[in-house]
Amino acid sequence: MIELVGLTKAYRTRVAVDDLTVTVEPGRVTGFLGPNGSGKTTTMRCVLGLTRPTSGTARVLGRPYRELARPMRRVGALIDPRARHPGRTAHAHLLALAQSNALPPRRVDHVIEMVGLESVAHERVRGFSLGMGQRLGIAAALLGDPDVLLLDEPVNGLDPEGIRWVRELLRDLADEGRTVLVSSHLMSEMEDTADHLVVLGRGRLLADVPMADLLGAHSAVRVRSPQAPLLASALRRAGGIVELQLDGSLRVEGLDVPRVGDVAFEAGVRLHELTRVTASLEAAYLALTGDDVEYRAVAP
Ligand SMILES: Nc1ncnc2c1ncn2[C@@H]1O[C@H](COP(=O)(O)OP(=O)(O)OP(=O)(O)O)[C@@H](O)[C@H]1O
Repeated sequence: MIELVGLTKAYRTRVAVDDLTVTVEPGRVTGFLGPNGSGKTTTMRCVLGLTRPTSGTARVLGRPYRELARPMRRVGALIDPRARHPGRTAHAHLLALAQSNALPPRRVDHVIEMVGLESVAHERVRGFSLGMGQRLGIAAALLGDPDVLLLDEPVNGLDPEGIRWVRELLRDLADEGRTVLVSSHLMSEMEDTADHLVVLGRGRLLADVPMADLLGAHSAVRVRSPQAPLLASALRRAGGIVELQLDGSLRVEGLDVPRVGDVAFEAGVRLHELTRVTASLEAAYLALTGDDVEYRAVAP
């Protein structure tokens, strides 16, 4: 479990994390989302004792990270995959980590196999591709067989097979009762991976919700009728927010499927389609973070 209470990190010119209170529970994959610069990495760094908060606390497994005995056995992290000696081989890098953390050397071969780097284990990491580097970073995070995992953009640079592997790995780790906090900008990937979401915007908490609730809150009803204008008026009178779509259907928010059917029946309107449309995570995320995006491209 990771517990943040009033966590705040202010730099000279900006507040990176702003009064963040959230608990990341074990046994599920928690997706950590937010626009560029919203404070995700800074939060993870505070949890790992790499950045000192300005105020508030970050505890992992009930203690500040720095007070954990044998921290690599308790907490594994992928924060900056470039943080390693480029002249070392993958195997030597992991062995050095194992030795300095009193972990059994046999874990090195085990995690190399887990992440699929056997064929390059004895090559220098300076020649590694982005994806191979990510795999090595994940191997290092898993080295201590930890209860808690913090992974900052683990699928960055991975090929589709690698992305699927990470998804299955995180699922398995959560099913074993571990705490898994993972950030990503790949919404479709996150939708398939996470059970729960923590969303930041400009350092503040925007949402701490089960995935299903967030998607449910942004779902709508699609209804099609040869008498669309009549139906739209009836639905608006019943309290729905109705939008005419380009394909002639109506998108209705605020009324569920049975209610839309009843309203149509009461208005004597024929229906040709009545469907619940679940929002994609991308749509729900964009609706949630719309006002909190700091860096936005403008059309040329
Ligand atoms: N050492 C630092 N000194 C000054 N400002 C910093 C420092 N580290 C981070 N920041 C600022 O804090 C804010 C939050 O950055 P952070 O890297 O935590 O965001 P993020 O959500 O991880 O972003 P991204 O999705 O782009 O990785 C940014 O505006 C960043 O410029």
